[in-house]
Amino acid sequence: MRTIFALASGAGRAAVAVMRVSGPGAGAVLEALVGRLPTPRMASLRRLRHGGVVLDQALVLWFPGPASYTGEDSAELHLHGGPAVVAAVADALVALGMHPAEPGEFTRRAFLNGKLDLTAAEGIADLIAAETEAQRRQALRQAEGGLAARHAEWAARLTRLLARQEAFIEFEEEDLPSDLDAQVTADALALREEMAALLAEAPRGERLREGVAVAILGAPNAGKSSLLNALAEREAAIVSARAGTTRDVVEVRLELGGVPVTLADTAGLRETADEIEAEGVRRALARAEAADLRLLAFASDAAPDSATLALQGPDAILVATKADLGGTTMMGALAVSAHTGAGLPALRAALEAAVRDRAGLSEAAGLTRPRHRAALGETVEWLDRLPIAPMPELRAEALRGALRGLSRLTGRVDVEQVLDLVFGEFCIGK
Ligand SMILES: Nc1nc2c(c(=O)[nH]1)N(C=O)[C@@H](CNc1ccc(C(=O)N[C@@H](CCC(=O)O)C(=O)O)cc1)CN2
Ligand SMILES: Nc1nc2c(ncn2[C@@H]2O[C@H](COP(=O)(O)OP(=O)(O)OP(=O)(O)O)[C@@H](O)[C@H]2O)c(=O)[nH]1
Repeated sequence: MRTIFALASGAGRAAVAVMRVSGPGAGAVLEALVGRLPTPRMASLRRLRHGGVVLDQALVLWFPGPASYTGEDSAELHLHGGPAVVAAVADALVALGMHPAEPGEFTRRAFLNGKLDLTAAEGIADLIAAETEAQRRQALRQAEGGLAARHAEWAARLTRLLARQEAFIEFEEEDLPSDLDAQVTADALALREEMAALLAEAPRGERLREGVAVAILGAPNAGKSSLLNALAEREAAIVSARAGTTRDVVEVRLELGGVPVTLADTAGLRETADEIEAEGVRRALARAEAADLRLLAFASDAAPDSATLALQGPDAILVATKADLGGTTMMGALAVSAHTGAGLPALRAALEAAVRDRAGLSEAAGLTRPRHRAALGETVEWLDRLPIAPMPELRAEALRGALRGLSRLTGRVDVEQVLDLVFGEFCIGK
């Protein structure tokens, strides 16, 4: 096993830079740099020396395995954060036989050493990427094993059910309760319901992780770009009196009620001979299709156009733009003026409520990635076969399939091991 190192803190100048080292050579390399090893897990101030040169005065930490983040012998060097200090220490580490780490390699090693499961590792990646408060909470819950705990409990229950089903097959002639077989199916279906409930919430967790997609749609000159700029509070999109100004999709990132939002301005919807504008309209309609929410803009001084009206639906919020021009406001539309700011707070509040409604803000650990949905979906599909499986052998097969689906989620394929454990407790006539 290689001993790896990487700068754990960001690149560039900083007050302090943290260099992490992990692997079997970590202790020897730390000794080579600082002399005798410091007390485990205690910060010590030491001079780092290499090739007769003092590289820095640093706080160093020694984490003998397995009580470390990776589970391996590890060390941390808290350096002065100048680029030359970091470069000199990196050169010394290479000279001492260390290898620069691949992206995610520390956490990969933690996973391989059983420190965390795949969902917790994903949670750590999400925690590092989290931009909003709600994302931080969701990621931390997952990094701390919220999902892993739920799946471990399900896996344990499935394993017990499988053991009972296998026992029914093995010991059919002996005096087992005659309804054991039916009871297994009933218990498994109860488990299936719990899984289906988590699965139903999955899109909300995924939206919080990725951001809710909102598209602004409307006729040319309806005031879409002005609306985007007003909501973003900056001049992100070009505003002009000429119809057909916006061609490509213009995106801004916002935070509404702790949820990240990607707000997209699109080309005005109309029939056009201009090839570039027509491509813009195609892109606008594709965005409308892909968006979680649609803001449909209708200018107060113009008749509602049919192309925009056609996009109405439960995920649409109607906005009557240019409210300062008077005119009639469409039924159910929020009147807004990007010029005076009138109606903007009400629109922002309506949008925030709709966004929060679509993103997972519950305190319980939920699914956050399509990968989770696929694995748990597979598990549920196996359990769906139970009541229609004609033979006990096929029911056992379905339970094994379900366990495999769950293990795909956590990345731990230890079905056989758990089975042994459970069979060990099972002493039917043996
Ligand atoms: N300086 C520093 N700060 C950091 C980290 C780090 O590696 N170094 N972390 C890195 O991401 C996070 C903290 N996560 C950590 C998780 C586990 C262990 C650890 O040593 N675990 C041992 C001992 C546990 C104990 O004593 O309670 C273990 O699991 O066996 C360390 C940090 C955030 N802050
Ligand atoms: N009076 C008034 N005029 C507005 C308002 N919002 C936008 N306008 C004007 O309407 C015209 C079109 O605005 P844009 O925001 O570029 O409209 P758009 O829908 O993005 O237009 P396209 O890119 O052509 O699809 C500009 O002249 C704006 O100044 C408003 O709230 N009040």
